[in-house]
Amino acid sequence: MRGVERDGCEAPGTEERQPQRRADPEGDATYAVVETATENFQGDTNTGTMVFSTPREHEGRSLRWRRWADPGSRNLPALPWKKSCPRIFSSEPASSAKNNGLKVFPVSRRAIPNIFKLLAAMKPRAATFVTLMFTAADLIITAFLHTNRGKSKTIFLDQVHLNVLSSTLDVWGPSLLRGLLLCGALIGVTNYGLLRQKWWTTSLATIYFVGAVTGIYALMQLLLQSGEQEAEGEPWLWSLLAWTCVSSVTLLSLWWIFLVPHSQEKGELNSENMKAEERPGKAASTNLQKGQPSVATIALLLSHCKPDAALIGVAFIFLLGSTLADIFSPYYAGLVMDGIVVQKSLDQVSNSVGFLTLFSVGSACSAGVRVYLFSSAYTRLNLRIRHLLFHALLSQEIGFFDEYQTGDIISRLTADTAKMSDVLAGNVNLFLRSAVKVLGIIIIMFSISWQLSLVTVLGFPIMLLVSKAYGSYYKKLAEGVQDAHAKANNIAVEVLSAMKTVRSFANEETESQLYKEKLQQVHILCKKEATAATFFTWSASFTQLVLQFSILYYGSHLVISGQITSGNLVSFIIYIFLLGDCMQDINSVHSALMQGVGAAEKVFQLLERKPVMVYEGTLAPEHLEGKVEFEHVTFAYPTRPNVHVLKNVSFTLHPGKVTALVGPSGSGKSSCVNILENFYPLHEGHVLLDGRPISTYDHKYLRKKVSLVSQEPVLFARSIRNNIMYGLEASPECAIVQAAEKANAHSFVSELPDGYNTEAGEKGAQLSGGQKQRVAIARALIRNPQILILDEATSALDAESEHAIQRAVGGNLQKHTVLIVAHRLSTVEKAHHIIVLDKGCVVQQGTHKQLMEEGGLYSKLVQRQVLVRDPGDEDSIGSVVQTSALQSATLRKATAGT
Ligand SMILES: Nc1ncnc2c1ncn2[C@@H]1O[C@H](COP(=O)(O)OP(=O)(O)OP(=O)(O)O)[C@@H](O)[C@H]1O
Repeated sequence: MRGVERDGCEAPGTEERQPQRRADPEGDATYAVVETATENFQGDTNTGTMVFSTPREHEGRSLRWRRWADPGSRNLPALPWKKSCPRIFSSEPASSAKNNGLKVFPVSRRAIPNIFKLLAAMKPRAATFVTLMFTAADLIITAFLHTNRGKSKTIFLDQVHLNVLSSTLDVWGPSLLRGLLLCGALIGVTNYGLLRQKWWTTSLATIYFVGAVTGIYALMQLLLQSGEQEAEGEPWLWSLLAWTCVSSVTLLSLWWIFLVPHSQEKGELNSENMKAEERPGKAASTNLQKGQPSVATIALLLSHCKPDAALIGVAFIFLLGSTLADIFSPYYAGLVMDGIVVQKSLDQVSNSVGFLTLFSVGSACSAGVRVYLFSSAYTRLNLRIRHLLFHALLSQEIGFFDEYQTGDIISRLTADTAKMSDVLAGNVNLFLRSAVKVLGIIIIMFSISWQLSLVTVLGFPIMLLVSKAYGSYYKKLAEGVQDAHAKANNIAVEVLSAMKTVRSFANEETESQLYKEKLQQVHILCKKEATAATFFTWSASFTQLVLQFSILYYGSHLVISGQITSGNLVSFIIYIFLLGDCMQDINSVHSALMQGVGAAEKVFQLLERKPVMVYEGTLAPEHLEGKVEFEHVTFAYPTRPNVHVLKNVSFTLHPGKVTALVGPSGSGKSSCVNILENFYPLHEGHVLLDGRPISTYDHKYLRKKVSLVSQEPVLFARSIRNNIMYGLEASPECAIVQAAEKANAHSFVSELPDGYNTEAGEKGAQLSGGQKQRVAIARALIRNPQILILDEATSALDAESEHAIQRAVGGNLQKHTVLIVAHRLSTVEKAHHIIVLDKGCVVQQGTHKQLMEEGGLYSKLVQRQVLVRDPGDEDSIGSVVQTSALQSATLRKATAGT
């Protein structure tokens, strides 16, 4: 199904029936429920189109229109109105909606077979009819089949001589129970409308349980009666068994049909989620949404194993070898037993012992090779996924890094990828082995005794139910634990990377406490996990115990009645224990896999995330003038899509000229730089480089031509040389030195013990603020960029260094475009052109002199900067001592100007 969004308008080309007006159950507004004619619908019958609308004005009142278009069903009942999602549903196909300028987006919905749709549309009256008919048919057919078995003639006699092997009443019981459950479902649907999500899960679990119990009961009867049933009664017995199965399946189907609209609601919810994702600036859709089924995640994971398919294939052959050897061992143990007790033949005993030894040795050898091969395959998988994830992270737009915390990302990259492959390495191996064993064991068990095997199989549905319930609960908890870990990580990363700030505010205790609180949240969730595991172990062990007792009791009966040998029973019992172990392994694998799947889902969400901004430009002209034009640029950061930090900004940067951007803090100067660097997508307007949109230039070409020295330059924990030539494949020593000289860095670097080989430390921590800035400037200058952007790049420099850099910028780079963002007037006043920004708008442009003469914000800024150095304010004096000379010069000029 596809959805389209449009404000306040109806879908064209659709017919309407008479609206049926109702009072809004949740508020004072009235609304209309309109059914849509379906004749106009084109396209797949399992797809439809939704047109959303905001509340509309109609006859002077606020009306909310709601239209449900479901091809094939005209009379769908009105869904409960939700204030939060005013919408119109229409039958307009997605393609025509697109042509009409509507926004189209996919809405996932399970395809519903038409027969089910028809039944779903019939409720509740028809559902009552169907339920009553089904219950009556169930009771009549059960009674008919049972009385025809020839053992009981009347219900009255049945009750008088109640016997579990023959009475009608005990087979009526499950039928009545089925009927009652369906009636309960009807009452729920009629009284409360659509069933809610939590009811759906609980109800389905109950129904599955009842279905399993009635099925088991019928099978038990068959087993108990199979030895004693008269020949002519058997077809009726088998029919009764078949009918019980059919009615159990019908029960499940009917229940599901009653809940079909629930899946439509799910579709609505999905569409809302999608709608939310479509918000401007919101992260692009990911192929994997949260809560995607584990099977899909495992399939995705397996698809990443393809490069190691050969390795895994060989490992699987060894797995089969060791497992088959394991499977046959108990069989030969039984033969040894028969050789001793029944045949009393030493030959049979020695043969069987020989095979037993052969299988055991084969199993041990294959197991060793299998473990090695699987481990190497999963180590390779881990490294591959890590690299892919890192690569995917690097291709994300800058807005992504504004939105997500580094700790979270690191958690995905390290802990989650490790958990994913560790859990898989240990558990997929175990799971495959156990699954193959279970299959083999079941085949052998059926070949030993089908009756005993049926008794064993009876316990499976219950075990599966328990494990399913536990699995989904555990998966939810595992996700929670990982989230809690990531939150704790965030705190640790943030605090440890800002240790100086923490120390200077003496906030160690508080941070430590905060981290402890986050760890406690992890602990609470882990406790819940442990409690769930305890209950699961109890229920699994109890079911197993009951099963083992039943096997022993029934097996002894079969041996005594001569249907199997004592050796068979011994083998069977060993197989039961083996099966129990395998089931336990599978269950432990299941919960561990859920953890791995939880981690994998998070990793894949990042891995599959499509960046909002893709660098697809290809332009790479040999000659670049370097003229930059901002044309009516309006911009908001993706994290705050509704706050426009630049509004209709237009200005030009000319080649060979130095342009300065000034303005109060938060006026949008750095935002202009970010846009010029093509870091964020624009909302409106264009940024042109030599007359062409900047986004059409090749990403690498642009980075060579446009160099940025940012407000807080970040150096990498590498040598100064490597930092200067960062991003360049190779640079001659003289170019490095030349760039360092221009940036006034050469003298201090030469004085360091290791010169250009000196390590800069993490984020340049082993250098002073000014030294860091100079290395960063050298890093920009070495590229000889056509456009140089200095965003407060000299704020930490002394007057002498700044002057040297200005000389380099103003002298050697005369043919280049230079954009300077600065607060310091000494930096700005020499610029050829000054652009003044205020609250995201350009308020003034001109030279220093022109702007001072003009008055306005610029001259106020100049005066304020001079006044802030009030001689009476000692702190201010202290903070500006290094620039006082320049400021007094500015003051003189400013006064002269005004
Ligand atoms: N990554 C971001 N996400 C959301 N909002 C942001 C982001 N960066 C900046 N802003 C907001 O955008 C506005 C303009 O910020 P910008 O950094 O461009 O101002 P500025 O003029 O460079 O300020 P300063 O002189 O203090 O550096 C501010 O209100 C700021 O809060």
